[in-house]
Amino acid sequence: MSDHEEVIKFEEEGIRLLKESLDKTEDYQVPHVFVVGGASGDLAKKKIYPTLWGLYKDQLIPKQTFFVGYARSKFSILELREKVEPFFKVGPNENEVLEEFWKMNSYVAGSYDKGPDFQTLDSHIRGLSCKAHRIIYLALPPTVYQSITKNIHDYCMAPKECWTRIIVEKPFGHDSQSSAELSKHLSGLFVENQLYRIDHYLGKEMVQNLVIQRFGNRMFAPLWNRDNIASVVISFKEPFGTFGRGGYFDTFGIIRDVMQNHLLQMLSLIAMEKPVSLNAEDIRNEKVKVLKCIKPIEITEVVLGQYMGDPNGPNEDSRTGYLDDPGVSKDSVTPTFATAVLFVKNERWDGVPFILRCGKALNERKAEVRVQLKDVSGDIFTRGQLARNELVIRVQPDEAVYMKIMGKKPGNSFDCEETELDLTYASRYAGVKLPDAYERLILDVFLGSQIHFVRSDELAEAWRIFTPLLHKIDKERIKPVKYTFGSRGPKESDDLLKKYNFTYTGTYKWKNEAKI
Ligand SMILES: NC(=O)C1=CN([C@@H]2O[C@H](COP(=O)(O)OP(=O)(O)OC[C@H]3O[C@@H](n4cnc5c(N)ncnc54)[C@H](OP(=O)(O)O)[C@@H]3O)[C@@H](O)[C@H]2O)C=CC1
Ligand SMILES: O=C1O[C@H](COP(=O)(O)O)[C@@H](O)[C@H](O)[C@H]1O
Repeated sequence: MSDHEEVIKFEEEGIRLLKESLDKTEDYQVPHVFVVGGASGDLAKKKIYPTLWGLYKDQLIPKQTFFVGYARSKFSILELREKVEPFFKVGPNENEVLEEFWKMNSYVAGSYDKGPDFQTLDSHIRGLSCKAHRIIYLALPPTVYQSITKNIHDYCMAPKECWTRIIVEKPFGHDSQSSAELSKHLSGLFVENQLYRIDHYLGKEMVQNLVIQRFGNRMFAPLWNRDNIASVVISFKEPFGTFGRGGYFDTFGIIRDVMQNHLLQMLSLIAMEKPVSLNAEDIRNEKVKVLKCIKPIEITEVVLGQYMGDPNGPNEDSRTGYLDDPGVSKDSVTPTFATAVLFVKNERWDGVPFILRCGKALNERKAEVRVQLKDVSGDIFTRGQLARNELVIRVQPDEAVYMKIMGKKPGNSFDCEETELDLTYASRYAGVKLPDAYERLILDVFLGSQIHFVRSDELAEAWRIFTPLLHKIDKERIKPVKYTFGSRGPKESDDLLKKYNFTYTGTYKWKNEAKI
């Protein structure tokens, strides 16, 4: 059997075992209805429908799952299909199952704020199955959350013997107050275990791996503290700007878009104490605890940036600055880049800077966690030969965990050399398909697992840390530093990293296996 065939067999076996256990789940014997609120929109088209198709064809959701699109625009199911199917991955032998999938789909047009429209939706659902569990995905702008959730609660809940789960997309408010208002509204309608607040970074393979790496290995635990760790840098970089989304982005900025949620979620998984168990509440309790130890961020510990077009850029996008976007006002001070330093004031982490860095229109696509260890004490080698150890967890692209270490330069000399212990997923797990984040998270909702969803108190803590800073930026219209499209971002960000104990030597060279 070739390596490739073996991988496929391994994967098929994995899916078979998962399916077997799902088939035995009591809930899976009951019909389900999955409502896509905002079915006509971009998220539904690019993420939700393709995910539902993926789960359906892999038979990971109950056989009797009906999919109902709901939005204001009038669509026939054929029109919806034409719109969303180009985003599906359909294998050569999957046409029959694709037809079956579409037979399970229907569409209802209606408003988000009128009760009778939800009565119509409810009778449509009852027509499909009068005793079905219901999952309702709000792939909608936050402006309609309050009205749609009220109408769902009043007119569209599953019958008593079945459950209803609501999936809410970010943004969950834009500061502490608005988020608290939304939480209060939702908690007046639903109990916490009906609410699934999605942060799709929690569905990524390497983010989920953090808990296993930290608590499933003896070797990291003794190092994981202020005695050994100099700084932790959590980065998110995108090589494209906001063009086309400028109008939306301008009201949020990069801190609300990425840092307050995705990066802070990663921070809490890196910094939290060991949970009592893998139970969702135990994990979320630890995440909340660690967030409670973080003081609101000071503006002096922040660098803000905004990209400008590169006149010599290779394409139009890169020649277009943020302020050239027609959706963005010409004097906008919205940051498209930010670096912020946070401190977790507890026994484990006191004094260790956690540096969150994120930006659009940069030189590469990358999300990673970089744990830099302190210098070796009592250095016996030639001064300056030793570089700091680093543990890098690369979330995307090309998932990897690597540890930068010092080793003997092979040969007759006794020189030190920077090298690595390298777990590259593409070679260790060659050919293994890593499920998309949405696929894992939506499957979790079917299974009722809230481990990878954000609890309301976690959200309140996240906003507490960022709100004073965001208000100051908004009120004082703090000017971001300009940086060029396709660069690494403002130099001031590197200066901040240096100030907060991240040492960059530029001496590490990775010998890519493929090139040897
Ligand atoms: N398994 C794998 O796939 C492995 C891949 N590699 C690859 O090797 C390459 C080098 O490895 P890497 O770990 O990045 O090591 P480097 O030492 O080259 O970079 C370390 C960090 O320094 C940042 N940096 C770069 N320039 C500066 C600067 N002037 N001041 C401050 N910080 C700076 C980089 O990020 P930024 O530019 O974002 O600021 C990066 O976060 C990478 O492309 C990596 O992906 C390495 C090992 C294993
Ligand atoms: O939530 C968001 O995330 C995306 C990046 O997601 P990724 O899975 O592609 O890394 C980002 O582009 C977007 O601005 C933000 O709202």
